[in-house]
Amino acid sequence: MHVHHLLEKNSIANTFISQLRDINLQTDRMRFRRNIERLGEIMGYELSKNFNFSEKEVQTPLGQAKIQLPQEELVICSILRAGLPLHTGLLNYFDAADNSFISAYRHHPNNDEEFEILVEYLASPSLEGKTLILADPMLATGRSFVNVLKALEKMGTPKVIHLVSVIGATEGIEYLETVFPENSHLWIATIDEKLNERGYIVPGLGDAGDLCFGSKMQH
Ligand SMILES: O=P(O)(O)OC[C@H]1O[C@H](OP(=O)(O)OP(=O)(O)O)[C@H](O)[C@@H]1O
Ligand SMILES: O=c1cc[nH]c(=O)[nH]1
Ligand SMILES: [Mg+2]
Repeated sequence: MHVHHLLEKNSIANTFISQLRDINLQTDRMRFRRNIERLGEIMGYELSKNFNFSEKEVQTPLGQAKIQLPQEELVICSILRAGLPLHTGLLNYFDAADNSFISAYRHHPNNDEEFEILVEYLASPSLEGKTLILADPMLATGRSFVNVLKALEKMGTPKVIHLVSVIGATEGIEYLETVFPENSHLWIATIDEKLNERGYIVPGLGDAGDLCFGSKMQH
């Protein structure tokens, strides 16, 4: 897996990450969602540099212009809930992409610390030979991405997978490297060192799904 770390180079993306993390700003839900969306746009732009391109001609009012255009058959798959604003950001640039939606959530049957990841909902076109973009803003243990990969197997084998995430923990990234095909790419805005005993990224930003959409009842 090739890891592309966006904040390795300073840019305006730092401002968006800072606002996502800031306890005094992240309560503004619209700004929180929009910052994730903006990072989806930036990472979509960055990952598009890896596409295959072929030359086309465009008729202008004054003549013909040659231009290299992307050849990829794209499917954007986001992991519900928190993947939704990232999905919107990617779709803002890849407007003709096909789309998949899959759910994955942490279920705590016994106590706060132990959890299983439940995948219950999947709506997807065939992924056979496609360029698959898997989007989820938080990469903590990596178990959601891995369970989703398994659930998607029945939809066909993608040509290449681009994982897009905002904050990743080192441990989760190392786990993904053992499971995802070698030619996969991870586009991650920033990387944190630690997970706490509840599997939350530290310093992270808290619960991205709740910050986007409000808290949910355990059931
Ligand atoms: O790498 P992992 O350890 O699997 O953790 C990351 C996952 O946890 C969160 O989802 P959550 O279960 O909170 O669902 P939500 O999006 O509905 O809030 C987050 O949005 C990721 O999907
Ligand atoms: O830190 C974390 C870990 C999982 N899910 C989140 O939203 N945040
Ligand atoms: Mg959550």
